[in-house]
Amino acid sequence: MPIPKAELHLHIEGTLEPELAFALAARNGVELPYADTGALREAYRFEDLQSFLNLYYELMAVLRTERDFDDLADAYLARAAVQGVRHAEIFFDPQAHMARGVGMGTVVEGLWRALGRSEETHGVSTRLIMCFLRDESAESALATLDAAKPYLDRITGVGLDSAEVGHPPAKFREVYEAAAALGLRRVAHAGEEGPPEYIREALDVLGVERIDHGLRCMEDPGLVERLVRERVPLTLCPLSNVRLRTVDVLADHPLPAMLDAGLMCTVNSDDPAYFGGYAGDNFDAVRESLGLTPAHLRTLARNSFLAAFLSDDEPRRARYLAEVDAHTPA
Ligand code: HPA
Ligand SMILES: [Zn+2]
Repeated sequence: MPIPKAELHLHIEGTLEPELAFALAARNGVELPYADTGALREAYRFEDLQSFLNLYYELMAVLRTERDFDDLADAYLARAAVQGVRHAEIFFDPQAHMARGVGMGTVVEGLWRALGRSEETHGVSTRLIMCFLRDESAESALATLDAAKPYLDRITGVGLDSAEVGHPPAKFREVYEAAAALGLRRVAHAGEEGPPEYIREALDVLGVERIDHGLRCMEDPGLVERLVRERVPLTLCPLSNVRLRTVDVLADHPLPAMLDAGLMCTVNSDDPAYFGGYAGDNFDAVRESLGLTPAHLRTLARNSFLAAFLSDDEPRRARYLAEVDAHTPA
């Protein structure tokens, strides 16, 4: 049995496996510029974040109906469950769909079909986090928040993703203030490719409760000290960092140093269909390549539940933490 864990950094569009992409393309009459799944997998060689994002946005063309989003999320939840995920906080990118004429309602209701039955079918509890694309304008983010208003009972929080460098968190001050006023939780990608300063800004200007990635905090000892002191959770994605060449090889990943520094690290999959593994695969990879001990893995698993947006259901959080404590490594 894999160790129980929460997944806190997962883009649902990044769970689109080539087989499902081709099946949805056929169902919706969408032509993909790849001969077959093998040719598509060949394209999964990335230089950096942008080269990945180009393919990520291109393949979304196959997602058109509520049923497509249901199928996508259901396939992810099934895979996650097998790898020990008990709770998943799932990002989605509405602007990327609305730009293609697919409405907010189609996306949210479609995802909700799968999320709403996930506990029963997969034993996985879920939350939905709506991300703003930081390479789009602040006005577009505000319009997106407005479009989400009929669906706020299904959305727990907001996040910030897409191309980081040149798009500092402060650009989105207004929309984060509006989101906070609506009672939404706040997270943001920062310090994946962008500088440590973006992490400070996400905390100070956007008021985020977790930092997605946050890897580059290690360049700034004062920032590390603050993140430790304030127990700010970092949602790290080790296999993503290797595939997007933020680190050269997994053996060079700073996760052990980050744990030693006392940072509240979690391990997540980001875009598992593209980066070579789901949450459990990321746990396995860091255990093997970084020599993490069972105690380290237990800390990572406990952190994931402590950092989860479960304050509306503390008994559940307590149950999940007890499952971690009761888990015996294989
Ligand atoms: O890893 C990522 N970083 C930023 N934006 C993203 N959107 C999907 N995946 C990512
Ligand atoms: Zn991400």
